[in-house]
Amino acid sequence: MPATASHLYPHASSVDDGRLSIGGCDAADLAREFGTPLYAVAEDDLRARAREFRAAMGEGEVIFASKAFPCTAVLRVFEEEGLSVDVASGGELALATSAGFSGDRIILHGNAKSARELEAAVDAGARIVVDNFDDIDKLDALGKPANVLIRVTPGVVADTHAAILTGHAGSKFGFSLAQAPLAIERLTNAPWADLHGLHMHIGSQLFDLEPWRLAVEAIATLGDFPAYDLGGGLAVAYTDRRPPSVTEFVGNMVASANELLGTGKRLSIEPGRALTASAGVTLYTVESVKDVDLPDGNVRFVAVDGGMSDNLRPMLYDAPYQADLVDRVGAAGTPCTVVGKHCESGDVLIRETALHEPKPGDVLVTPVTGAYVYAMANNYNGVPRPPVVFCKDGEARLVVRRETFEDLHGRDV
Ligand SMILES: Cc1ncc(COP(=O)(O)O)c(C=O)c1O
Ligand SMILES: N[C@@H](CCCC[NH3+])C(=O)O
Repeated sequence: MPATASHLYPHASSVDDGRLSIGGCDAADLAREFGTPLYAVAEDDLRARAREFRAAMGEGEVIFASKAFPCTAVLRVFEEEGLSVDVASGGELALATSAGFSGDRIILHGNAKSARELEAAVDAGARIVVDNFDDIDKLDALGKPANVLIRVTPGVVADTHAAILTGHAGSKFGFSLAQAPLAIERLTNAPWADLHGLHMHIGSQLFDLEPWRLAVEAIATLGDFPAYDLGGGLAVAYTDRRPPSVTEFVGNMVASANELLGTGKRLSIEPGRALTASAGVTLYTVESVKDVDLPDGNVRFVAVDGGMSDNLRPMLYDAPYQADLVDRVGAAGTPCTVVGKHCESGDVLIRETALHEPKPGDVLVTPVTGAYVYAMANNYNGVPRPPVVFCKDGEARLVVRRETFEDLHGRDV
């Protein structure tokens, strides 16, 4: 069986005589120095992706959806690269502010914003994406000048996992096309509101722009606005299925927006996954290898020192991952099931991947874990969350430390 395809690894990575390096840092050395599980990020890939998006958007704004990788070091890189940031809670707002984003480059989302979150965002000078009539009531009560956009649910179904669809009729996000005119009227007449335009986001991990185009057609019926935030969603490759390039995808978005909404608009997009996913890998140590004989064949469980506490995506979305052993990349392997250490049979990171004679002590890598992985990590079974290490030009820099056992009970009173 072939080993993991090289297109899944960061651009700033290499394999020399079967040994993997990330950002010039030998992966086995990273595991030794920082321990495992470990999130290793090729900083150059983050910057390169940010530049690709900015070039493709031209005059338009690129807003990083911080939920994809909400840590200070990642936010600082994107702040330096001239991106704006989308935050979905008071916590993400605080993180963005402390990472150095000025208010005019912050956009607050959310279908259940509290009055406090709204006030903090307004005070910071952030734009507010108004999601529902309760948002309007809360901002009315606050009465402070606010820049707002209206989130519209265009009623289209994108081709992605149901859990990450957001623009269909029946979505919990935004105003329906029927409700939007009343929201527009209320915000146009509210003395505190400066209504810039409309926002839409139809879902995540999108390969195809056709449903998105239908969504733009739908919001175009709501009137003519100076600004449109067209959402994120560009897919990344987790398998052999490859998405369009940033240049192609964003180029098509801009062309469609110009055609359907008119030229001269202030356009924004909100990528998360496509900015960070392929920059990151996770390193694990293999702890046990178990062969189980079943009537329809043998299953080899390769159990690692992490699992659903550091990557929930396989459990939530059946997300497919692949793996390699960091010192035998490219070596022909046999089918293995990679499982975690948690007390759940569903703690399966990879149903089937080919590994070359895995044994305890080996360091195993799963690529494409730079988006929605660190973000959704948890402490199930008392497992401390892994550190994040930036790798660049052969230098490894710890940017988030590993949690300690003390951290696990640090909030207990
Ligand atoms: C409002 C909003 N904007 C942007 C994004 C980023 O999406 P993606 O990471 O797929 O680019 C999301 C997540 O789906 C979102 O909910
Ligand atoms: N957490 C999801 C993406 C959510 C998108 C946010 N609206 C994933 O890992 O695919």
